[in-house]
Amino acid sequence: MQGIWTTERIRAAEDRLLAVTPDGELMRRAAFALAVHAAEMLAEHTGSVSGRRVTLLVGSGNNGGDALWAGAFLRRRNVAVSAILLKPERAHGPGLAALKRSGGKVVSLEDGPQWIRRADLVVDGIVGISARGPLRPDAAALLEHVSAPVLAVDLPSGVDPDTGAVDGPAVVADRTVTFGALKPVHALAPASCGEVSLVDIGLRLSEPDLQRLDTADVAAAWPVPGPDDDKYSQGVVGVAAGSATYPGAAVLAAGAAVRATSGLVRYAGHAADVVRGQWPEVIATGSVTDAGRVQAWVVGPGIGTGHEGREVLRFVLGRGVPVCADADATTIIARSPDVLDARDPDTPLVLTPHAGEFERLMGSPPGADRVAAARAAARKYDAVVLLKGHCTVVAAPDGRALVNTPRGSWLATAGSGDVLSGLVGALLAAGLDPWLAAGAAAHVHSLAGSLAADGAPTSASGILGAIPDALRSVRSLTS
Ligand SMILES: NC(=O)C1=CN([C@@H]2O[C@H](COP(=O)(O)OP(=O)(O)OC[C@H]3O[C@@H](n4cnc5c(N)ncnc54)[C@H](OP(=O)(O)O)[C@@H]3O)[C@@H](O)[C@H]2O)[C@@H](O)CC1
Ligand SMILES: [K+]
Repeated sequence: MQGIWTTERIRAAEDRLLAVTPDGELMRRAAFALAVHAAEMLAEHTGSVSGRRVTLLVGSGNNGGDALWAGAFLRRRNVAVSAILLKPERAHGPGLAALKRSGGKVVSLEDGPQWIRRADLVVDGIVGISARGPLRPDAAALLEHVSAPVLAVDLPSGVDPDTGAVDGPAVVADRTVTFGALKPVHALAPASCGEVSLVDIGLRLSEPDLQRLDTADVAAAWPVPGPDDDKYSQGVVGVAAGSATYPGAAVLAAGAAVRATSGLVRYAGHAADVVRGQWPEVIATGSVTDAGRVQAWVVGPGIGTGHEGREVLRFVLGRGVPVCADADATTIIARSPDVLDARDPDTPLVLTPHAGEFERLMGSPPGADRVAAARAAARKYDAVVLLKGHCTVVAAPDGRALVNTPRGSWLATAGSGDVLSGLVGALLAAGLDPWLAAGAAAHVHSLAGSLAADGAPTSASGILGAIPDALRSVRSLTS
């Protein structure tokens, strides 16, 4: 697991470390790493380092100080460094002095645009973990002139460090070099951060606020049959999805469950014939009441939100096994919360809302702080909540939260959620902790999406088809 800490926790840890570290030492460690990355980017983009031009955007705090010190280090490699000070009177004193001593140039805010346009690399030291609200207008105005690659110091300015939300103009970095620990912005705003490199400056932190699953975590969690396993011991998952008119959701959810593990898949609903035709290995029946025993249910995609859907949901919630309630099931729960009375409170429930379903469940949209929103919903429903979005957030009622950072946006396609719910259900049936099941499913789902897309639009069937490749890739990295 990769730990992610809020800026409040990072600041407290930095204060503890600063108290036992010689003055300026932490900043020099941070700045030296920045300079190494800047040189690497110059070499990558221009073929050389010496003689290239770097322009620093320098705010009034230590983030700007990092940039100024990095500029001084780059001067040693004969880089032409210019610094635009957003607040000259409050620029970091020792950093500014070091840059001037090294032969770096300080340019006025008015002249800034031409220096930005001439740069081979722009270093964003406008603001770091003390950022509040949208970028100030003078900083925002400078960004309009940036066309060179951008290296962000600690985080891309203009993006909220704790939520990843962007409100107005913001830096879009090619690379972000961050210090001590990952902050939420790095997991929640991948498109603004670019490639993220974490530099150890000696920070010591306890339990993270947020986590991200490593491929190794997913590989370790994913059920793999042993010699003594059979189709039952791997978990039997029931899928209550789709309708005679709209069988697609059933085919996708059941298919994903088939591909996720080697356990057995039962299907119950009006699309039984179509599901059987597509997936002969699925045991399909017309109703949940005669589906037979399962270790977990997936319920909701395409079942409708009327009386029948409600009764199906009530039935599966009363079976005493984990349930993944998706799509129409979340809408039913939002409109008729009494269906949850059927649930044994000790059996896990996973809700998988997108933003619209979340609003129905909670009465307001997720808002900028999607982690807090998912946590609140998890507490309210005493359920694991997988909040879909570009970055999927999974929160448990006990407060654990993880983020799945995708590699692209190809997953946003019709039926993609049905595939995800099948994956979650199969992992629940295999007995995984529901929070980990949802997180691991989201990880493999997004990996399958990017493998299927490979740079061009894909479909839910494409994502489904790429699940074996995604699982092979996850497992190969650790075997
Ligand atoms: N501590 C350490 O050990 C280490 C810290 N390190 C580095 O320090 C960074 C944190 O530095 P920091 O706390 O000095 O503040 P920082 O983020 O630079 O903000 C400066 C000022 O910007 C302003 N401002 C606020 N919002 C704004 C906005 N939206 N748009 C524009 N301006 C805005 C606001 O000033 P105001 O104008 O409100 O008076 C604020 O005070 C951290 O990210 C890392 O890079 C590393 O060197 C490692 C060691
Ligand atoms: K920055």
